[in-house]
Amino acid sequence: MSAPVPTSNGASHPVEHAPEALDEGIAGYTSVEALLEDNLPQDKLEAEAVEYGGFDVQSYAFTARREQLREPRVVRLGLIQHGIQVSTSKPYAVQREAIFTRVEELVRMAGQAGVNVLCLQEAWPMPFAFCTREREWCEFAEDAVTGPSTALLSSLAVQYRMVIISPILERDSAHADVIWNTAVVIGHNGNVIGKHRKNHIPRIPPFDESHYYMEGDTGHPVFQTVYGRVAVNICYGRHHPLNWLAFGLNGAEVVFNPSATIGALSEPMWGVEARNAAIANSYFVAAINRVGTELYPHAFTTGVQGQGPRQDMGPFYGSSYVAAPDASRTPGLSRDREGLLVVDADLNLCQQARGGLGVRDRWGFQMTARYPLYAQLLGDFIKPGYKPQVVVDPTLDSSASRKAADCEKGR
Ligand SMILES: NC(=O)NCCC(=O)O
Repeated sequence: MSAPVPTSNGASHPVEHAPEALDEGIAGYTSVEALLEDNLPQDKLEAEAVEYGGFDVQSYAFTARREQLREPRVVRLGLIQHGIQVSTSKPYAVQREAIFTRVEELVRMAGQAGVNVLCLQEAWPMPFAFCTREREWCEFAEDAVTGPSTALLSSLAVQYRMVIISPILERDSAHADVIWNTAVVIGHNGNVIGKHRKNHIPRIPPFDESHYYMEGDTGHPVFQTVYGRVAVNICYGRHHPLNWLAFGLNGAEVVFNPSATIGALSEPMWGVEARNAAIANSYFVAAINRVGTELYPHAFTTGVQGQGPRQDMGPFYGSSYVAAPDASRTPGLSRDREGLLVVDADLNLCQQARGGLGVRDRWGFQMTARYPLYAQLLGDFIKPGYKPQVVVDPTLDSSASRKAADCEKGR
């Protein structure tokens, strides 16, 4: 399963793991930032990116401790970030064909690199034009099983024995042609294993996706594939810790987060959320974002305060990366160039971080999780008449204590 990944120097780059020893300082540096500045200059990171046919290929490897009773379970993950290929004013068939051609090139590169499980970005076969609120873009919606993107990727999945996660705009013809934001999971035999529909839909400017589709109705499925158990948390779902938790409770070992997001809104959170989810849930997270600025044919109002009508949302910032359960992560792909990230992940690391029953099982987050406590709280919270558990400082002046008491009574 672990053929060498083609890189400039023929080797994949090992990822630094969290230190195991007691704190021995940080090599004389006063902060992590100072250490990084001196030791990870930008030109070194860029030197690791190899360019093939106008896109970057980067590769890394997460290792786990060698166990006595289990063999390593190394799975090669692939993440693809790309842009639209031609003007959004061109006929839809031309736009889609151009994206298909480019993505096929990238998928073939992943196949040749020996990728086992590959994931594309959110709504990959189309411009992310939901911000326009124009109905015409619905034409890109397609059937999850018989649609053109599944046909293309199924044939590539068989050829490279690859599991491919394909996030698309789905039209459900069996249910009155309703549209969903869906990830189709295609098995290594080219079969559709199943699909997951986006659970949390942004109702925020400038995304406004709720004009097109509702919150998903597929729960938190985990797909048992030949390479391991995978799940998909689509874009805005990454802001919801319980969404991440649910995939973990169902046994996910790798959760993919195909996204379409812009710098002005989310870039400060990008490096934190997927990484935190990987730590808290003891699984790998692969976060993928598209690149480039998409100019739509007609100006639209974004709802962003102070912003007049415009034809774009600002650039999607790429930066796709993988985070591991031991708090390590890969560097990200470029902010503005298309790319393929290839990452070897030993899935034994999930259990090594999880558990809590032996010296190898390091953190025991699941064992110490107190699920009944939270189940009780959530069960109470969703009922009308819920009283927040607030204890008022009796020394507060009367107006403050009246306010707190009102709040407690739900007034
Ligand atoms: N596609 C999507 O859900 N975008 C919302 C913005 C974000 O979550 O960063």
